[in-house]
Amino acid sequence: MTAQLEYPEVQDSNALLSIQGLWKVFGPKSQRVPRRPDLAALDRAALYSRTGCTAAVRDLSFDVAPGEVFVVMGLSGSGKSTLVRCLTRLIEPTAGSLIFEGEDLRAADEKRLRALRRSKFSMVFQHFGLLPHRKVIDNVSYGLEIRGESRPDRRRRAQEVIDLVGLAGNEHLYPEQLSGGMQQRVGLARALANDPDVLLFDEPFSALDPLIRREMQTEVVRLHREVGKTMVFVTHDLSEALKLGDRILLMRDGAAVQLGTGDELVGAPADDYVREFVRDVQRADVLTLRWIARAPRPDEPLDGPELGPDVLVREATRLVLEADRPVKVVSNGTLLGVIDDEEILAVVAPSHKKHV
Ligand SMILES: Nc1ncnc2c1ncn2[C@@H]1O[C@H](COP(=O)(O)OP(=O)(O)OP(=O)(O)O)[C@@H](O)[C@H]1O
Repeated sequence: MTAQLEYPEVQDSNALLSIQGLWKVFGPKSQRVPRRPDLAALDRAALYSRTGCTAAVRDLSFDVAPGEVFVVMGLSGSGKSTLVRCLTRLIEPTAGSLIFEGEDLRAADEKRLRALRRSKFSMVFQHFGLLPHRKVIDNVSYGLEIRGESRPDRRRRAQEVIDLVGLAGNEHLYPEQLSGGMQQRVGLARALANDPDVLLFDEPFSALDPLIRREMQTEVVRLHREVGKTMVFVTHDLSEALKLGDRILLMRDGAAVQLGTGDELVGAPADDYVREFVRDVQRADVLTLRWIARAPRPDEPLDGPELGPDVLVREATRLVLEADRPVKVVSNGTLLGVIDDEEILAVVAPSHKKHV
């Protein structure tokens, strides 16, 4: 048997979507930028002044697992929209590979790409993109019409997804008769109607009021639970990213700064940029006990209550503060560590820490 070498860069073969070394460079002779290490190494301003080019996506590699909600987050101009459009080649990547369900998307011709975009991917946009002269039900079934499905089939499917997104009773209204939140529900229903493998969201809730926005986020969490679709979700809003994302890719100037779960970004920021980004997060709502458990001291009693490592600090606070012994963090019968008032207060009330 050949020895198996472990390459940390080797990506998961079960990935639904696998991206390797992806670049999108805008500007003259853009192709040379990824190829030439001297140019590829330049920062944004230097690259622009030397070549007139902007690298909107810079050497990104990541996998998206089936059923995952993969969030792409970053400030305005960090390359999120360009990245999500490169995934289906709505924007043509400059370099790198895109493998979807084992198929090399960069080798696909225009016809195949159109078929894939129609059947495998659906996109939800910030400005809804609804057809103003079509009723809700006809907007939702539009993609099915293009696919050539029969009228009764289209109606049946459209009604199913209209019910699913909470739009029942509004089928015969026109988009302008709906609030922004309701219009985006139509956008969601339209995306779901095609029964795609991947839903791509480009800042879908940015134009909505904060309350409606939160409601729509909850709606996406519910839909994901019910339909289990893979989602790639672009946002510049950290709380949205933390609420929705199984994993979050934080981008800056086209490059990846950190890829991880929300609690990894908050608990172990890769650098000062990430630390600053997550600074105002309510840590107790994001961090789990595994992040704050410590080794027991030699004389400490180990007969306190037990909690699992994935319990949120917020949920554990009362129990820990009320217990007269350290709470044990236990996974599958193994003691991972203990937590006392001090660890809890360091997260929920950092300014009180010194008084404990
Ligand atoms: N067609 C284009 N030609 C030249 N530069 C472009 C083009 N499209 C995008 N860019 C540049 O690429 C960078 C990334 O843009 P992109 O729109 O992907 O960022 P973003 O993170 O989605 O920002 P926003 O949240 O504001 O939409 C920006 O500097 C932008 O100016």
